[in-house]
Amino acid sequence: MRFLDDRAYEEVAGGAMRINRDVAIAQHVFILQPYVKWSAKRTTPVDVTPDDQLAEATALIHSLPNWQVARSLKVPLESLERKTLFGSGKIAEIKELLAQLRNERQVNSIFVSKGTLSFAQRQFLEDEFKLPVLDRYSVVIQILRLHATSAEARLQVAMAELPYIWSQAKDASATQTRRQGYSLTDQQKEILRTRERKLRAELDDVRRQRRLLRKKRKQLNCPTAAVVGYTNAGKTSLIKALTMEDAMQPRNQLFATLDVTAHAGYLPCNLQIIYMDTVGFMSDLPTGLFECFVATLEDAMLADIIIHVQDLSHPCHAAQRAHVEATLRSLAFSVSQGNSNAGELPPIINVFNKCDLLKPNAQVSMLAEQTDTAMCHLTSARTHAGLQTLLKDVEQQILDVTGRRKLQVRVPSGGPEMAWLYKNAAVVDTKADEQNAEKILMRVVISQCTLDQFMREFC
Ligand SMILES: Nc1nc2c(ncn2[C@@H]2O[C@H](COP(=O)(O)OP(=O)(O)OP(=O)(O)O)[C@@H](O)[C@H]2O)c(=O)[nH]1
Ligand SMILES: [Mg+2]
Repeated sequence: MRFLDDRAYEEVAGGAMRINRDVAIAQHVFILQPYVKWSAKRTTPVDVTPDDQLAEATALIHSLPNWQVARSLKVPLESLERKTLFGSGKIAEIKELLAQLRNERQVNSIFVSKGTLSFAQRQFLEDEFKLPVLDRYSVVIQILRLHATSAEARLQVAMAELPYIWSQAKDASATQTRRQGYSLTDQQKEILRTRERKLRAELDDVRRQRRLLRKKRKQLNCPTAAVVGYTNAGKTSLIKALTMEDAMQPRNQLFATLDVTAHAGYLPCNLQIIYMDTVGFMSDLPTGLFECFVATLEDAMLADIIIHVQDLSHPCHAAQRAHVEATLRSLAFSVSQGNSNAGELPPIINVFNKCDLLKPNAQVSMLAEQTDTAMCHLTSARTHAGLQTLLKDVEQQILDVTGRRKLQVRVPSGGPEMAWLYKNAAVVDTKADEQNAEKILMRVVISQCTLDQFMREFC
């Protein structure tokens, strides 16, 4: 893994992405939020307003320590593809604002909140504004670099950087590169190729281990629920509330969780369940970025059920939900290719979280809107509202999907049958048998296969 810290690579990457490893340096960012005025050319859903987009851009900047928003501006455009991005009048207006800002306080970079800027767009804007210009890709990469702690997450982030660097270099035409000085030398290209080869080999290794772990989990026969959703919806918080696992750390930052981690909890019937915490989704992420994390979501696709956590207090929660659902469907398809159940998703339980932030009558109308959805729950990971009913639903789904049943069995009190059931099934409760003092009534949750084993052993 030492190859990840490679100075020669950092130079190439820094040139393309305008970022460096030293995120501790304070940044005062001027956010420009371009949006397309006419609906025909819009790529964002109609219920996502430019203000919503700007709020997300601001949240991205605030996810980096020491990064502050010096000023922000929404810029209506006819299209996002123009070579200069903005018209000359707008450029002049922004320059004026920048001059004012420089007088009042610091500003040392510009964040154009668009998936990726072409090489030409970025060069043009940097020449005009005389400041480094970042796009969403480079800001998200910066956050991911900071939040990636496990080996797998670090490898994935490193991998996510490469397509961007290549695309920037490809964008740069021969005349531009001569004039503006950005092109990859053969040596730099070799640095990128070698890094990619090493990353692929390491990631293959990590994924082999992940598959092994998954197999082991399956052998343990413990039911699993994958917790998925948009970034900052409250996935980690919900799992923490359901498992009482103190070590988990929810954070008010985008892309706080970058690893798929497993957390054990208990259902009301005492059956153990594993919750898988996953990487959050975000719309308008350039291709190449999210794909690198898709492999970690494979586990989610193979879980017994999916819990889709949504931030009900977010103005764009409906668009976020549609985005997550569409991505899940396409993921399910790619994961199960070649299988007979191609494209089939595990049952999904919708969780409308952060309901504590809504007024009670707003909650009711929100829920009424969702009547088409069979399984949905209003919850608050903060106040724990709605968690008991959610758990009951999770239990029901798990029992259905995994073919487990609740049964009452009469066994000798203190006998080997009792010990066997405690070891191999989930014991809901026990009570004395009023008709026979030597027997005990046990309510258990058990799969058909375990029940068959029990019968073979004791009947
Ligand atoms: N008011 C309120 N805040 C919540 C609730 N659930 C989570 N939060 C807050 O929302 C923020 C994000 O929570 P996380 O649990 O880290 O969200 P996440 O979905 O895991 O986010 P990523 O890991 O970035 O994908 C934190 O500041 C939480 O304290 C809730 O029910 N009510
Ligand atoms: Mg999280």
